[in-house]
Amino acid sequence: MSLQVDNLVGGYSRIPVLKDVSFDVKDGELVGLIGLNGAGKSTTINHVIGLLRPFSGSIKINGIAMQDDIEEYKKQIAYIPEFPVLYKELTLKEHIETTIKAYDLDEQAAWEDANKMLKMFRLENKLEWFPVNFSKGMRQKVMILCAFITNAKLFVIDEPFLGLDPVAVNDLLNLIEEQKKKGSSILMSTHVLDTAERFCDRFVLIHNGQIRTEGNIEKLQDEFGSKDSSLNDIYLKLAKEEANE
Ligand SMILES: Nc1ncnc2c1ncn2[C@@H]1O[C@H](COP(=O)(O)OP(=O)(O)OP(=O)(O)O)[C@@H](O)[C@H]1O
Repeated sequence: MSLQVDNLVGGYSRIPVLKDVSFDVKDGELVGLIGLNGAGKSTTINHVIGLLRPFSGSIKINGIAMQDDIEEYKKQIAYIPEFPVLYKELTLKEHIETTIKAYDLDEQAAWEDANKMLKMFRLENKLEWFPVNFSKGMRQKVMILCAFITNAKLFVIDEPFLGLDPVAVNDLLNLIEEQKKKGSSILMSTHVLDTAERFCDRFVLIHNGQIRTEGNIEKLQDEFGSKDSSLNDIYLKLAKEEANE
């Protein structure tokens, strides 16, 4: 079991945003974290990556909680934020070197992976460039590359599809697929429901800081729609029901 979240109560101040949130992401699984604006997706992610401390409940990655061993816990995670955060004084090459050091990676193997991705993302001639010279999509690609050279067990990806061109989206989905085959787990939040429906193994639907439901598309269709309902149909139906309550 890769990621196990149990009865998580948490948020930013004393009033909890997340109220008793429990879900898991198994080995080799891509789970979509889906919810309206303000539902609690980023807050959940901030707890999983260790930026926020739970008020109560627990978060474990392969049985290790952050309070057991913070370094070991964090090494198991590669995080790709919605808005890329790069070091403005470091070149692309130095970003890769920093990741290799931080995750204690085998240099040769990591550079082999990096070179493949540099070529795929058409960044191979830009190793000496600084972030200021990159477009938003290029910055996102640097973050994706740095995440996917690690040997993380859990990839946490916050809304990856909005700034990437269709070729890059396809490349990212291929990288995710490769990691799944290696047994890594991926938790991904997104509003792009048609892509999520095609690629996620399972969905966790969050609403007002609580898990509304979880399951694969067949389970959600059984519970909330018909066998032809798309994830988008199901989501809109649930959102309308909540609004009428
Ligand atoms: N830094 C913060 N301090 C206090 N409250 C916050 C902070 N960030 C988010 N919140 C609150 O937490 C709740 C959940 O927000 P969160 O960012 O987790 O939503 P989200 O599902 O990621 O939304 P979106 O789809 O808009 O990104 C909201 O009510 C929001 O106002």
